[in-house]
Amino acid sequence: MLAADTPSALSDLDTYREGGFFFASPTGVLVAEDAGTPAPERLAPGSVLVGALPFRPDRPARLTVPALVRRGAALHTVALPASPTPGGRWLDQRTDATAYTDGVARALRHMADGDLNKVVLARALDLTAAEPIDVRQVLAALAARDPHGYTFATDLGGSTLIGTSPELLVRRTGTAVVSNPLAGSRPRSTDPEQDGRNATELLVSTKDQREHALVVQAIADGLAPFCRRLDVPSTPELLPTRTMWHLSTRVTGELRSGETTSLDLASALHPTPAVCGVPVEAARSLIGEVEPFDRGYYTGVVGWTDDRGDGEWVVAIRCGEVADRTLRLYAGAGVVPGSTPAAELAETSAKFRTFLGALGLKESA
Ligand SMILES: C=C(O[C@H]1C=CC=C(C(=O)O)[C@@H]1O)C(=O)O
Repeated sequence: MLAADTPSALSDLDTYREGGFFFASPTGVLVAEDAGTPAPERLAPGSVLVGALPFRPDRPARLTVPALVRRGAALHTVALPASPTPGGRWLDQRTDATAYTDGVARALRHMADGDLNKVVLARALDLTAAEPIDVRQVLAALAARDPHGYTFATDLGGSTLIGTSPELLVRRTGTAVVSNPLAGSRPRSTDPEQDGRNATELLVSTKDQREHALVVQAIADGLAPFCRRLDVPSTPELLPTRTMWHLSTRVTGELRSGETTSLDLASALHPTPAVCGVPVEAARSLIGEVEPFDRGYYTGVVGWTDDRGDGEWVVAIRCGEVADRTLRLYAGAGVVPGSTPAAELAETSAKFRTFLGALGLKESA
């Protein structure tokens, strides 16, 4: 059931409890205090389905219908505390950079053989804290650093997926549909001139344009059967986050049928080549062979759908999984012909900074 709108985002953040669900988007905040009951076939009037889909289709979805859902104002429209940094000491940081560059080199050989056009390869970074990690504090820090992003926390049963994604997989409002695929990246720089050069370099890079175009094509192909009108801009724009520049294309459409829910659309689009690759099966199998960890819900989908079918689902990136004193962060980069292992490694290090910065950790990964 839905509760009345709450007046401030601070109180929305305050109502989140570990084990529940939090989702902030540029259009509003949705908080569920308990994990709820498993998702039924059809939602009762006034109820909302929340949760996450995994990266791999053979893993279980974690979707529930909470007893009570609160909705509040978008974080960028209200006063938030200035970037609070979660307390606590971090004891350990581990990642395997060589395994990653070896994996990229292997992907490039597959591309040279003509088996693959694109694959997104990821790294995990394991952090251990001296005390149990305060998920609410981490969530508040992520939200305060990027009030325009999609900040989320969702229960995985014994752990929490938490992050701040820049990438909207799909939003449905009535028959209006929006998807905002991102692919192609450069780091932000604190030096304004360097920052501008990074942005320009990204915009004119043919390698990044190709990497981006594959995602836009997959989104257009995935939405087309559901839409009577689809508008796909022919050239990408730059989208800045606090830590990264991305190539971005905002795809809009109008559904043929009001029966198609936002979760139907998210399921049809997932996994896009922003997280998996082209062809999908070849990319997914290379990811399974090369990455020395299970992605779980990283590069899955997180969001909500209401009883009318409206909702928002984002690509689960710039995120990590918290369990007690451990936090596993993930970052991936799209590999296409023209990629180099060193540049993709550097890109994943830059992406880790989104989360590390919120924790007050400056170390490069
Ligand atoms: C897979 C990730 O980012 C994706 C989304 C935007 C840009 C990407 C890129 O340029 O490679 C990735 O496809 C990640 O952040 O872990």
